[in-house]
Amino acid sequence: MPVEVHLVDHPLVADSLRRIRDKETPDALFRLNLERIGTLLIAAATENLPTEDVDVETPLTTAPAKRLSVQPVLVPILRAGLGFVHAAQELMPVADVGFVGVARNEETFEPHAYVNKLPDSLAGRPVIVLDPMLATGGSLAYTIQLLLERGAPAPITVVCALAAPEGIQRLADDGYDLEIFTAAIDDHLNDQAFIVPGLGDAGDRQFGTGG
Ligand SMILES: O=P(O)(O)OC[C@H]1O[C@H](OP(=O)(O)OP(=O)(O)O)[C@H](O)[C@@H]1O
Ligand SMILES: O=c1cc[nH]c(=O)[nH]1
Ligand SMILES: [Mg+2]
Repeated sequence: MPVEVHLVDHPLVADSLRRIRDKETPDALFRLNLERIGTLLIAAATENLPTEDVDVETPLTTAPAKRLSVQPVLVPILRAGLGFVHAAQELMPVADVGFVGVARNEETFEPHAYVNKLPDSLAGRPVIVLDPMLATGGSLAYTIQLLLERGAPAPITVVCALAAPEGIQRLADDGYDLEIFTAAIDDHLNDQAFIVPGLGDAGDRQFGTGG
């Protein structure tokens, strides 16, 4: 059961990544550039969604066309994952959105769950998890477990802006079947389990420190 990591190497992703890493970037610009990264990563992550052939009437004639033959489920991990929701809904207006709220304990780094609002069954639905930061992998592993309990088909797609090698390794060791799309694999986690070089706290930089 592999974890496959797709590093999305695109000049516009790289340019926005510079913006969100920069500690001088104000919150509004941070949100804008995070969303831009989301759009480009989600486009890459949905390249293989299934379609069916249909005909469409143009003003001139009938043309062969395609339509999405599945209804994806988007799962942002609160809070930081909210930063990718608008981008994902713009690209997939038919998608449903389920919510998982997880906050890391600042001392143990273990995930503390406070929201679980998912469709009862995810069987047959492509599931795309949205969370800008994959650090220890604890929050994602907790979320994946909830999704598997509801029958999410493998592989589950994950979209993040930054991933730490430690988190990727942990998810692989846990045996999950994941396709992770990320703008960067950073160097390491520091002793506070923050990604280095990273961008700081993605939730705080979008929403302030009230979370
Ligand atoms: O891989 P992990 O070690 O679990 O860390 C990653 C998690 O940490 C951040 O959330 P945080 O707990 O800061 O909550 P927030 O989004 O509300 O700020 C981030 O958005 C991830 O969900
Ligand atoms: O570097 C990190 C690690 C976890 N969560 C964040 O927001 N940033
Ligand atoms: Mg946070």
